[in-house]
Amino acid sequence: MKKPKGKPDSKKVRIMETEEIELLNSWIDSQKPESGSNPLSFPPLEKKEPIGRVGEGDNFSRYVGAARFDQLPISKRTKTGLKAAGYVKMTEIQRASLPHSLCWRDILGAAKTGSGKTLAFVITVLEKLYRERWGPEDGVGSIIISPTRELAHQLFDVLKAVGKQHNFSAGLLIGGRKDLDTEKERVNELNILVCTPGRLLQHMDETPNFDCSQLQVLVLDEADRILDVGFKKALNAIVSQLPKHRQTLLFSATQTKSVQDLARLSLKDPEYLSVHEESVTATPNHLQQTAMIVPLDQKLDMLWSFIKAHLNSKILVFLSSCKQVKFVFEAFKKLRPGIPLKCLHGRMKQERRMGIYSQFCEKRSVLFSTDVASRGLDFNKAVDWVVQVDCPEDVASYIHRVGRTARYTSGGRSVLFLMPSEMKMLEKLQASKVPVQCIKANTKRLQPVSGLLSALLVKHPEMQQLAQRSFITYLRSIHIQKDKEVFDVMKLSIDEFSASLGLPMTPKVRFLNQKVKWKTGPGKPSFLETENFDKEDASVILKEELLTDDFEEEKVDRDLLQTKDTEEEGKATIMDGVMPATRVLKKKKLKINVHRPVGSRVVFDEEGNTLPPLAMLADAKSGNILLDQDQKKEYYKKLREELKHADKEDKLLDRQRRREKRVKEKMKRKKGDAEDEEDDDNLSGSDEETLDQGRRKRSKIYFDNDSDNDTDNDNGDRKENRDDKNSNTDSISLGEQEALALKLLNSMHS
Ligand SMILES: Nc1ncnc2c1ncn2[C@@H]1O[C@H](COP(=O)(O)OP(=O)(O)OP(=O)(O)O)[C@@H](O)[C@H]1O
Repeated sequence: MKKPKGKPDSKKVRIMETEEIELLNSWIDSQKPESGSNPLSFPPLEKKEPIGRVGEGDNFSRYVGAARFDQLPISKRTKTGLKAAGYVKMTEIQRASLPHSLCWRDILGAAKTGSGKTLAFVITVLEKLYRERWGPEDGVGSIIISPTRELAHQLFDVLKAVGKQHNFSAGLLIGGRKDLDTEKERVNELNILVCTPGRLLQHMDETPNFDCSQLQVLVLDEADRILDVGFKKALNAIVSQLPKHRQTLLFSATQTKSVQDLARLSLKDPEYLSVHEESVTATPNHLQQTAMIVPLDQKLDMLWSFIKAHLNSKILVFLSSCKQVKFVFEAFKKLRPGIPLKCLHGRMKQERRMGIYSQFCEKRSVLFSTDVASRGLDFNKAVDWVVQVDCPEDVASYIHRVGRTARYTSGGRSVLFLMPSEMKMLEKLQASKVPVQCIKANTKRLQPVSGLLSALLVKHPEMQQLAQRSFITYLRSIHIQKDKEVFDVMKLSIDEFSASLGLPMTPKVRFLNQKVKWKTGPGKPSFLETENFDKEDASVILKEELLTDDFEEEKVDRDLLQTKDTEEEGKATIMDGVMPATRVLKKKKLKINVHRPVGSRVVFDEEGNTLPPLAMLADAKSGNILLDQDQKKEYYKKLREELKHADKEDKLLDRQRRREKRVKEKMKRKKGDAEDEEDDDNLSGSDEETLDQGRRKRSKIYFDNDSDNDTDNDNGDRKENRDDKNSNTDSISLGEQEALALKLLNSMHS
């Protein structure tokens, strides 16, 4: 059967491809750069220089120093894809890395944000598989790992565009997608996987026959991020499943130089290509960077004023936690600044996240975000401003955040709000070749928003909770920062901060424990007073509480959750000694002690079991019985009885004492009566009457007192008191009374 006209014969195509591959291999082999050389130091190739085979035999053109993609020894298919996507000239990182990576060397590539690192590895991946004649039946040939879903999506788009002419099957494997089962069915047919670490690991654990044993190229984009502690265990588990014989490409604007990291990945004599190392600045040249001193309680005023002054811009705002993003977004949305507002954070559903990301690519608006948007993202139409309301955790984080603007050849501006206590960050940035200019805020143009927020919180009570949580998570985020030179929670004026969010009262800061007292005074700045404050302790508490929140987030965001402290993950149990193929890490405890009532103190016994409050005190007496409900009841019953007995004993003794006293008085009186009779003749009638009354009165008090006591007693006591009265009326002797009391006591104890 004849093939339809226009479509080349597949056999012919195969032959042409084979010839092309042979030529490419020979070309690369004959012209490959010296290992360790920097292709940028070669003079750029002239436009009109011959490309490929030059004359007869195995003479090929030089490709080290190529300035355009079409001067490279790459396939026609890739060249066509590049041209169609508008890529003609190479950027520096592309010129430096491609000559090495095309001869299958491992690469450690570092270049400023927005400088085109993506193409550097995408081209290598496509060429490797092409030259290896990779087909659908060969399975997974390349894995590209990204730290976030949005970035994975973006990389996938670039791969699709540039690899359009190739026949490879590629898949995007990211968390939060519902079609996991379909993914599982198809993943083994895919040649190129673009994924986040969590989802890849999930497939390695759960997908039957998932096979990466033939892997040719492994790429880590934002490599320093993927290699840091947050992804450590996941990455170790992934790498343990991959063949050692492969090409590995690591790219980032802030590259790792840790030998340990490289050892984990078994890199073989990697080429370290840091193209902007000699550059005067570590950030893009077209980026204008400023910093402003903004006290904590004025941050929202400043942000609000900034937004109102830039209503025609595309602004990316970074805050340090999801809760802050939520609060500021919801509050500002209700206040209608006059520009569309959006928010992006790890707790959002995946579809919404992608929707927001795409919308922000298209329109002028303000996007409030956590660091989920700080790395790699290339928002289609340039971002005009990056505003860092909260200070980034370190210089690398700053570089990635501001790198969302001024990409490739476009310009951009950034502003960093620094609290007076965070000024050290400015020094650190300047020492790391980040040219930030510190400017004074124009307070005259400041539009205070805290009053509006207070009114808003009254009108929308649900906003109060958001504000409170925003307040607390911010303090937590400061408290757990490693760099104590920059971040000091003790220096924050929390009452003012709370008021600036519109809160009527300063929320309790539980995570700081009672060991820390917040202190404010009129005219004085607020500060934290420490009382035996152990920072280590507090940070442990804090970390746990923070993890609690983060793991809620993790449920939604499997990838993000792994960016958090994975030391906890190490505590994961391996059920019955059975471990999934790669799973070094188990799902973390989602909540820490969720049943603990707020503000209660948790006591642990020696084996780590939690005990009810004050149980330790009771436990000293009772052994371990408080842990058993039945034994506990029995124990309390016995205690009640013992107390009842003790009560009776006390009353009897008291009565006994009073009786002795009465008898003494009686004796005294009798003696006195005799003397009185002697004096009677000398007294007036009235006096006699008084004395007689007094005598009667005394005797009355004597009995009334006893009966008064009886009213407080139970029935049994009353009977005893009746006997007692009788005995008194019978005027028994003191000795007899004592004997009687003793008898009663003994009978009670028996
Ligand atoms: N050779 C090129 N010609 C024209 N545009 C390019 C070229 N290479 C990259 N770009 C464009 O430059 C922008 C930044 O590229 P890319 O996202 O690869 O940067 P990056 O170095 O990976 O940045 P980051 O460090 O932030 O991840 C993109 O819009 C991309 O399309």
